[in-house]
Amino acid sequence: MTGSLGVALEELDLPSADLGVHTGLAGFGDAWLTGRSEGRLRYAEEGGFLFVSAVVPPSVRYAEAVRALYAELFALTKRVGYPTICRLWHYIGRINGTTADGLETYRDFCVGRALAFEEVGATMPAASAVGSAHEGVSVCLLATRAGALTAIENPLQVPAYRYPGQHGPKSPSFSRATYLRQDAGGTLFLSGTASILGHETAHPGDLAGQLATTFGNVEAVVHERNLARHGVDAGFGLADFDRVTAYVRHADDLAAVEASCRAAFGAGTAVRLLRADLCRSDLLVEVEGVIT
Ligand SMILES: C=C(O[C@@H]1C=C(C(=O)O)C=C[C@H]1O)C(=O)O
Repeated sequence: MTGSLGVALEELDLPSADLGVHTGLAGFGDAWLTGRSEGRLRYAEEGGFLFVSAVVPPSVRYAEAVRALYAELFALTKRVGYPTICRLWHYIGRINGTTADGLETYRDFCVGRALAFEEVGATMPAASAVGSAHEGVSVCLLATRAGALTAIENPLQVPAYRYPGQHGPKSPSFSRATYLRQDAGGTLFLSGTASILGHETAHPGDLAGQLATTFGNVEAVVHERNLARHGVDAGFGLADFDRVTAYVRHADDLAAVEASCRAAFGAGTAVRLLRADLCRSDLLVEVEGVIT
């Protein structure tokens, strides 16, 4: 299924897709073609940023393989001199399926990632984790060598890394956004954001309600007062987004989500829609984006 403004995630040949779309930073497409490989890690450097991708092959369980991959990713970013991880993207086959141990695949993924973060004590970067028609787990990472990174939380939501145990054995390791301050200016990377208030899904089964709550969460994250609470001297609204990607569970909802995103974000915001399953089976839509 092709979204009216983009291609369905399952049609993207990640990670070789247009990486500039994912990072919101132009130029990775060409750099990627001349990128390097180190074992299962493929990476490219462009404009002071490092983009890495790797794939965990299909398995009946993922926790240990994800933990090990993350350990490799942390080691690579330090070794090649890009220690500041700004943003991660995860594309998980059968994300709402179950592992051989009866755990939802997404929750099993979260176990492995959390263990890797516990080992290194790294700042929680912005992230997204959505379903993919490709089996296995694809991970894309954006890191930089310069600048100050601030992890941002949303006053309307419990930090994901503090979700209670009802959402899985280990909570998801990500922040709601990261703000990167560099000499050239600031960049805000917004994590996948959905209709979750506190730690509960709001408006299950109601697309319009989920869209309204999602946009409200995005506004709360990027608002001047929230950024100031995190020591960031900046403030934004929905119209300030350079690009957003909306992940939509049901193909039949693509047109309605496109219309809502066009109404909510600015005329200058590039909107991309992808059909994808989401981290909770009761979520219908989620939005991520970049403000530069
Ligand atoms: C939508 C949510 O989580 C999703 C899962 C994420 C992950 O596990 O990395 C990050 C953002 C979203 O794609 C949420 O918990 O609010």
